[in-house]
Amino acid sequence: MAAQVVAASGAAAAARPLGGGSGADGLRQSPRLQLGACASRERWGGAAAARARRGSQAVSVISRAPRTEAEVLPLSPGDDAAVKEEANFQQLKAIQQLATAANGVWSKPNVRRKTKIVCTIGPSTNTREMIWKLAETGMNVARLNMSHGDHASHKKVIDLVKEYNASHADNVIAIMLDTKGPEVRSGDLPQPIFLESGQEFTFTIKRGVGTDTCVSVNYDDFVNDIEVGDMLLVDGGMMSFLVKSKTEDSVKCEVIDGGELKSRRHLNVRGKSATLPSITDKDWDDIKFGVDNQVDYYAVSFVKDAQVVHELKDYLRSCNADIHVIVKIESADSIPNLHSIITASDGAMVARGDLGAELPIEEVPLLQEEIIRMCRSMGKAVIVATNMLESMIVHPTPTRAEVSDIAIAVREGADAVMLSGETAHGKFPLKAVKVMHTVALRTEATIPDAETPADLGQVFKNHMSEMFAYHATMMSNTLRTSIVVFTRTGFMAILLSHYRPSGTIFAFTDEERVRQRLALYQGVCPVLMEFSDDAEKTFGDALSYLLKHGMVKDGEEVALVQSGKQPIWRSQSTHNIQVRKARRTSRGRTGRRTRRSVVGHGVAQAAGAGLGGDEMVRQGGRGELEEDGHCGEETKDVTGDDGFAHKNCYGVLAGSDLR
Ligand SMILES: Nc1ncnc2c1ncn2[C@@H]1O[C@H](COP(=O)(O)OP(=O)(O)OP(=O)(O)O)[C@@H](O)[C@H]1O
Ligand SMILES: CC(=O)C(=O)O
Repeated sequence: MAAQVVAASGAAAAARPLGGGSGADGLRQSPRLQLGACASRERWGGAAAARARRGSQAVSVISRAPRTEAEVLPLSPGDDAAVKEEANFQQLKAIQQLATAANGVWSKPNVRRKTKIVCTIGPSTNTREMIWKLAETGMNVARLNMSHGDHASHKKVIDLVKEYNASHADNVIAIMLDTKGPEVRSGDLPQPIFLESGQEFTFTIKRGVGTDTCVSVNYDDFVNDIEVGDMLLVDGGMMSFLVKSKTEDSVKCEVIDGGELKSRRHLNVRGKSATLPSITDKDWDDIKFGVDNQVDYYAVSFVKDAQVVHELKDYLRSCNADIHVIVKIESADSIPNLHSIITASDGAMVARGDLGAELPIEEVPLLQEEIIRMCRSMGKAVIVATNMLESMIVHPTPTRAEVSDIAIAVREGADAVMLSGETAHGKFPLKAVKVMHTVALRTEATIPDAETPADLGQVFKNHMSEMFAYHATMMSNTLRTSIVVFTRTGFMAILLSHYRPSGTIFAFTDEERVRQRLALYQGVCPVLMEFSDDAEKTFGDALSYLLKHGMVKDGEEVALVQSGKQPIWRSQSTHNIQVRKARRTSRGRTGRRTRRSVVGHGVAQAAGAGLGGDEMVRQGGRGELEEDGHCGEETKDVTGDDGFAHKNCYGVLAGSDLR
């Protein structure tokens, strides 16, 4: 099968055929791929290593997940799950109170996990029963590792996840396809061999060798890229080999750390990236599979520069595929290009396994912090991956260090934390998700609300939607409310997530694709809902939904945001923030409630009623807001300049588009 890839520039702009080799052979550098624009042509050489070292010195550090009934408190009386959840909550609360004298730790508006959980699906979890259980335990994103399995087995998982999503209005799982990338692996062995420290061992590019003293490598340039004195690592450092000499087709090594060598093991050279293109023939084939099956994300392995991201995005545009691109930072060569790579992408994964093999291991936590910081400052999603609960592959309980590792990623502000072998082939996949959920939830409860949300830099100053996301965050943090947002593209919900408000972001969308995608973002609870032409009806329906599902309590206030790139009901491009009280009424609809209202053009204005004007100005403030002095506590219908009646609104900030 052939398809066209539109390359970004230069010679590589020629159409690129897809398909072809898969499996280990997909790694062979075909002449076609060597011409591609996607590959940094750096060798596993000194220059790359030096750049990586420089990059890592410049680096400083930082990081966050799921859903469901399990996170929503309290639920409606009579609901068993709610009763259990309430009991759990009370227990946790009691533990917490015993453990610390600090006040207010549990005083968040919603005891709902914000940091999302990515689960790799493999032999332990690829059944309908296990996908359902993982979803109910806390999985938010299902990861398909294209290094393993075939298209038929991955399609089965995709179909199961979509079936789950279709049958669960109150929970959603995103699908992430992780490319194999230019992995360098040793070849097949008839049986595992045991290598002693100090003995000699040879790697060869000759095919089909697998003896006690020599094994094949699936990468033709292996010998060219490697130098005498290099340290070769197997499985990220489980075994290591010092390169002593090389011939035209073989590399002779001394075993430094011995052990059992099995078939098809991962090989890295410390400090160097392979000269292979980031997207191999097999990857293009898998990417097309992702387009055909409408996955939500690609996690692209071994990205070294931004060019490959542009090339993939051009291809996705050419086939009208709305799939977001997460770059995996795991290659030594990627470090000097971090800024441009992340700028080109929709998010990044700190792929600590290969990162800690290509670079000195002590750089990993520093890079984790730096990558999270960079993604946060640029408004991109960020995932921390690998070894998070490694011991739970075989044990039912984690090490304390693993628990701390999750807590650190959550505190650093990651959107998501990831499980690999723990859920793919581990003995305790559900326990691992539970531990991750509990640790994330507990850690989040101790993170103080930011007095001021992080500034997204220049962007903030230029765009109305950024300004409204900022002020909605300020307002919801101050009033301790959740945020309700309506979005057709996901843009406004993602923007709000980047400001990390302390309350949950309930993101209502009428697009299932958007609902699925938003499952990755920190603090976002996506909900699929038809939008009515009548904005007020839609707002009422949204609040009714939240009340019905126990996501807000009767009488609770929420901050409702109307902004974003494309107006839904915003006449004259007016943006606004309203504070509303969700009320159950005998008609089952949300009722009328006290209101404060203000609308305006050009600059945001605020009505201070009920909050006290000064406070409202301070919340929304930054000196541009004007108090209009409305102080009524009683319900009044007010028509704003966006043309609809703010019947249920209690406070409104509004502004028209400055763009
Ligand atoms: N779809 C799958 N089919 C079969 N096995 C899988 C699948 N996905 C993952 N696994 C198994 O789970 C293990 C851990 O998954 P992970 O995604 O961490 O793989 P990995 O990082 O490529 O690890 P490795 O380098 O050992 O292959 C894999 O090594 C593999 O044994
Ligand atoms: C996730 C992954 O690919 C790594 O940690 O290397």
